[in-house]
Amino acid sequence: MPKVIVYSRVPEDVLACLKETFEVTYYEKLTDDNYSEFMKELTEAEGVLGSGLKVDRELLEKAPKLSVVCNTTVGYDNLVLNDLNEFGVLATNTPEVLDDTVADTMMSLILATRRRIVELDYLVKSGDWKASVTPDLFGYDVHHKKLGIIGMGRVGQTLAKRAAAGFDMEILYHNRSRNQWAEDTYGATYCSLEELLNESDIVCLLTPLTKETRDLMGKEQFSLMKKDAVFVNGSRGQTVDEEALFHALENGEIYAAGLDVFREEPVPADHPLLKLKNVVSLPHIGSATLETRNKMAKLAADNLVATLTGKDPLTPINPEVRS
Ligand SMILES: NC(=O)C1=CN([C@@H]2O[C@H](COP(=O)(O)OP(=O)(O)OC[C@H]3O[C@@H](n4cnc5c(N)ncnc54)[C@H](OP(=O)(O)O)[C@@H]3O)[C@@H](O)[C@H]2O)C=CC1
Ligand SMILES: O=CC(=O)O
Repeated sequence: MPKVIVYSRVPEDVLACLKETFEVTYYEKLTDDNYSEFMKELTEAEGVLGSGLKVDRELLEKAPKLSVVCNTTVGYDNLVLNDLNEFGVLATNTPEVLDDTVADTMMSLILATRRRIVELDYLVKSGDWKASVTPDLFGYDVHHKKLGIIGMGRVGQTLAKRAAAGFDMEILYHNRSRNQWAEDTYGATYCSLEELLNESDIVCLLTPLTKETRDLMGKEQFSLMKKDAVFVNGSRGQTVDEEALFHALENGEIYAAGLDVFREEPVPADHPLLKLKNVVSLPHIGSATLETRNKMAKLAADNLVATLTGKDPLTPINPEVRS
């Protein structure tokens, strides 16, 4: 039986399925305590499955039998693809099964920031609700506003659907290439990044983390946004200059921010952004519902089984390594 390592939590039925085909070493998560044992197991493993492990030349040199890396995430910035290609290692990810759940999370951050939901929840619970709220506590509408989506891909489109159909919002988007389908289906308008930042009431960042998108949002970009606009980040923390975001929020250059991702995760409790009332922070839970996380684990497991039993993987990232 081929040896594989599962290094993130997967549901019991998925684990049981994998054990029918493989000799499985299972870690619910990698920690300082089990990392050296994991590295030892890696010398014999033909496949690994999980989320977040950095796979580069250094790791691949220690994994001579490895032929597949199955991410339980759609994002794959943890993989150095050139190195995987050079070592002939296939990678897979989990697209589509999480789109609705992540779009729901983005919508909840949009609503929470525009309508000050978390701040006002705190006001009620702390006993400070003494009279009808005055204009200083009013938020801004979401419906009929302009939503600017940077990264109109699978998740972006799913968010656009909610925004256009449910909230009568006008959709602007920015990609490197046009998304005709989103234009035809949701009436989305393509624009440059600068135009999008200038015009949107809500800016939602949903690109992958790449060399091009690292630090995409900095001082200059925040300065282009409207004073009453909110910024929502569902991509990766490294796409944003957090110091610039902090200053934009503190100086009233933008109204609020909803952040599912941070440069350092878990974000340190003393991070300046967490001190601001106009920041709604989440612990990277875009896809974190039981149903969706189970689907992601199942898809990753199906990819692992297919690849190591000579079939085609369902969702390969670098299929060219097999040809
Ligand atoms: N917070 C969370 O829990 C989650 C986060 N994510 C993040 O969201 C990302 C997107 O996921 P998904 O929608 O499935 O991916 P897709 O590949 O379907 O969409 C990505 C979009 O980003 C655009 N894009 C890529 N590079 C750039 C660039 N330099 N400038 C502008 N646009 C760019 C692409 O268009 P084009 O190629 O034309 O530029 C594409 O439309 C993931 O990679 C991940 O980082 C995803 C799921 C959950
Ligand atoms: O961040 C989550 C992902 O699936 O990518």
